[in-house]
Amino acid sequence: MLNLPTSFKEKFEKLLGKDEAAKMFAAINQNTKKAYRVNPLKAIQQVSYDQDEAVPDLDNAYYGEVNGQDPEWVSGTVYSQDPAAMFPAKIAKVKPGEKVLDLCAAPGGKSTALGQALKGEGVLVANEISGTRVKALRENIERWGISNALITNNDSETLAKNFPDFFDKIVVDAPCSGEGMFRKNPDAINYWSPEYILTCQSRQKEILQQAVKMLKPGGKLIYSTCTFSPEEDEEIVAWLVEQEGFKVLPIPEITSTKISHGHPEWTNSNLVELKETLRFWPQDNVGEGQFAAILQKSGEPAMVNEKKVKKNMKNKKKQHNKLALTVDERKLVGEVLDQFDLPIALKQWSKQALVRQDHVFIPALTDESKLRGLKIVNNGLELGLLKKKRLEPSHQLAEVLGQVSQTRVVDLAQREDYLSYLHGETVKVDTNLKGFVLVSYQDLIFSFGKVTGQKILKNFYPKGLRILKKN
Ligand SMILES: C[S@@+](CC[C@H](N)C(=O)[O-])C[C@H]1O[C@@H](n2cnc3c(N)ncnc32)[C@H](O)[C@@H]1O
Repeated sequence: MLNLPTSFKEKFEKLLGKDEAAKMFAAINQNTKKAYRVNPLKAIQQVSYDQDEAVPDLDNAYYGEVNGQDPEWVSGTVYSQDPAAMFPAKIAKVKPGEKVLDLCAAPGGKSTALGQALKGEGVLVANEISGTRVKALRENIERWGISNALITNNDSETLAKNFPDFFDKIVVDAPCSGEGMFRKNPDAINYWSPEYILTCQSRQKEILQQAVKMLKPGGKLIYSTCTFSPEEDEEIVAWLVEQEGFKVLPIPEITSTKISHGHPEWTNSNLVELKETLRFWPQDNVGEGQFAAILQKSGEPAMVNEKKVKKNMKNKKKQHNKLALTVDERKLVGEVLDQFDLPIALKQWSKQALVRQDHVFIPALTDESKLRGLKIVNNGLELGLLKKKRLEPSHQLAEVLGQVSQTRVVDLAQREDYLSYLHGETVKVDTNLKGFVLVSYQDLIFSFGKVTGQKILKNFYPKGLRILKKN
């Protein structure tokens, strides 16, 4: 039995009434409902898990548990995520070609979904303020095979300086008091206090003020939290409407899931449109607690300024010329890429690839004015590192090549070999292939490797991802 704070219980008994609050507290004491998404970007989407219970209203999402050592996870074929937390990215309705910002992005549950919806067109800027958490964000975006994300490690104020009126859509999945996570992470109970809720509220406003600057007029803001407190949910939406001139839009296309809505009467504003916002309570039995709202920034999208577009093109070209590959470098990259079937993201590589400090990459964003002063963790698709007379392909490239079926693959036959490879060891293989190959287990591509003349598969699984212990 979780020891919920007395003032938390009293608050929700007052807001919901004693009967509904009792249901909420009982649900918080039940087991969490785990779920996972299957990656539509990957050529092979087979998983060994049951798919008996789909998460209603979502594509490719199922209830069930995933282990971090399973080939499904390691190859980016599945992402384990709280089912309720899958909805904010769904309601964002991202379309290919859009410019999307995920401002509080780690570990990447929403970013992977937003990025996949872009289908390689447009750009996803995935930002995370924490230097440790941004690493997990990068790993997850790479595993998912997303090629057009700019991953940054900045505070929102710094980011806002570079992107005025830039994004079509911004997701702010805000740091919050995490009441919806009590049953998943009981530690959140220790942080909880009425004062902490107000601290979170002011941080949310600070972040949103910067998000507002980066959104185009007419652009859409998706605000979400995993907490129940009206101070961090309805009150924030009311503040966006009253102080920032936003309009609340109805939540689209949720027909089969039991959803609850926001409560205008829990705020001072009493704005009736707060009923359009989305709430999942633990007693709704979807997943953990979640709040989400879609809002539209006032104003019409600005007319395209032809002069500015031309100037940008010129700058891009200049930048491109400075970092363009030499003929020899292009040859080295071609020697690796020509051996594989290329997904759309790579078809134009010879025109798009740039090189900086021996790193060859296809940028998600080239405009220097957007990148200046930012901590860039990854810009687009890293193809590899130039070393003397060869290109050493990157791990991200392996994950992106997994978008189409490949023939230059060594499929590890035994689980023991698979675990040894994840552990960083070499493995003896039975193949006629030589040189760089993709490595798979149960047909799911998860790494590069290099086969020697003695049929030894040299290990190219990145050090930072290796497992410490085989079990
Ligand atoms: C709820 S989590 C995001 C979860 C993520 N969207 C997902 O779906 O996997 C909130 C994130 O905001 C980050 N954060 C905290 N303070 C922030 C700030 N001032 N600006 C931007 N992000 C912040 C936290 O480090 C945390 O990673």
